[in-house]
Parts: sequence; structure tokens; C-alpha cells
Amino acid sequence: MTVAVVQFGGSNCDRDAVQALTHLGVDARRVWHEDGLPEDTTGIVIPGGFSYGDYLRAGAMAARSPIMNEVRERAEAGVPVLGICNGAQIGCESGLTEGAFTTNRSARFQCEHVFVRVERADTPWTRAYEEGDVVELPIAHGEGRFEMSEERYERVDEEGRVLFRYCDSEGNVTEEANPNGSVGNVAGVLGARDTVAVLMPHPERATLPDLGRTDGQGILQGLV
Ligand SMILES: NC(=O)CC[C@H](N)C(=O)O
Repeated sequence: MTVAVVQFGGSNCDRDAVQALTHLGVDARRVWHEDGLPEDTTGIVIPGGFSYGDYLRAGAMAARSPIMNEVRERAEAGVPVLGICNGAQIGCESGLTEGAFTTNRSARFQCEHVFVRVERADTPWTRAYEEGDVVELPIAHGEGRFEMSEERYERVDEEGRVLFRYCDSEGNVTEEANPNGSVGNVAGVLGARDTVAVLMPHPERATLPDLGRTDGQGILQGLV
């Protein structure tokens, strides 16, 4: 079993993802985007960073790399795909998930800890949690505001595609707990299949015990 952590020019969380997955006993390796996905890929992580310097729009250029065609094909075949932060932006830009990530309401880069509520506990990414659980994770982004039209958001919500919502420490989804102005406090969404998910917070930065909290471990276990 091999999880491919796809690296673009400007990715900077690829090593962190490999290290966190290795800690969980997963065989994970970095794959340079031009090299394509290895035949034996059983899971895919699109890691965080600043692919192509966030020029144009964060994730827009990496989404057009040919490897993303392979990622889409594998995703359709049921291979689990997780996009984290810049990887979430690439996921939306490449159509793996709906919506878009735009500039934070603050118009600033934000690096802090947030709470997110588990909205669906019956997915590979959230098996380790109960619905309504509050998970503490780090965020570090300038373009993390999840956006889509109101009608589309209502449909996505009704279809149960919202995986995590920003909340306070008690699990209340409030405007104050929304760090970036995301519609519906959405912090993470599912793709067409439950095996595809993208999220702005960084579970790989909350997995190694040496780094403090380990709330993110369960999310990465979705790749196992
Ligand atoms: N940590 C990240 O992946 C950052 C994502 C992106 N560069 C942004 O600032 O929004």
C-alpha cells in the first residue's frame, strides 16, 4: 500500500504529510508531479504550500498539471484522495470538489489554531470521530474562504457533502468562529464520492505527538 504525496513547485507541506503518515504506519512517498502517479498508488494526498507562488489564484496552476488528470481518474476509481490547504485549493480548481477558495475576509494570511465540528462521521476521513465531535487543528492560509453560490451551497449541504465546519470550542457554529468568512463555516467538503475530501486546516500538523495535539490523526487514517 503506497500513498502518493504529490509535490508541485512551491508545495511545502509534502514532507510533513509523509512524516505524519509514516508515523501512522502508512507507506507514503513524495511524487514529483511531472513523474506521474506510481502504478501501486492506493491513496493520494495533495499537500499544502504555495504551488506556483499562488499566482493567478491559489491552486489554479497546479490544477492544470497533467498529473491531476490521473488523480481524477484514480479518484473516480475509488482511490482515496485528500487535499490539504493548498491541496484543497487545487482540489476545487481541478473539479475534484465543488466550490472555490478565495481571499480571507481579513485580506491577511492567518496562522492560528481553530476548532472544527465533524458533520459526517460515516466517511473514511471521520471514522475515528463521532458526529458533532470538536477537533482542534492548525490553519495557515491567505485564501481559505470557501465560496459558492447560495443555491449551490444549499444543495451541497442537503447532499451531505459538508465534512467539517468551523465552530467554537463547544461545537457552536458561529460567525465569530469562522476564521476566514467561508460560506456556512465550511472548513472541509467531500467530492462526488466520500473517498474524496478537501479541507483547509492541516491534520498532518496535528498528528505527531511531539507537535502537541494529535486531533488530526483520524483524518489521515482515511488513507489507510
Ligand atoms: N498552508 C497552505 O497550504 C497555504 C495555502 C495557500 N498558499 C494560501 O495561502 O491560501
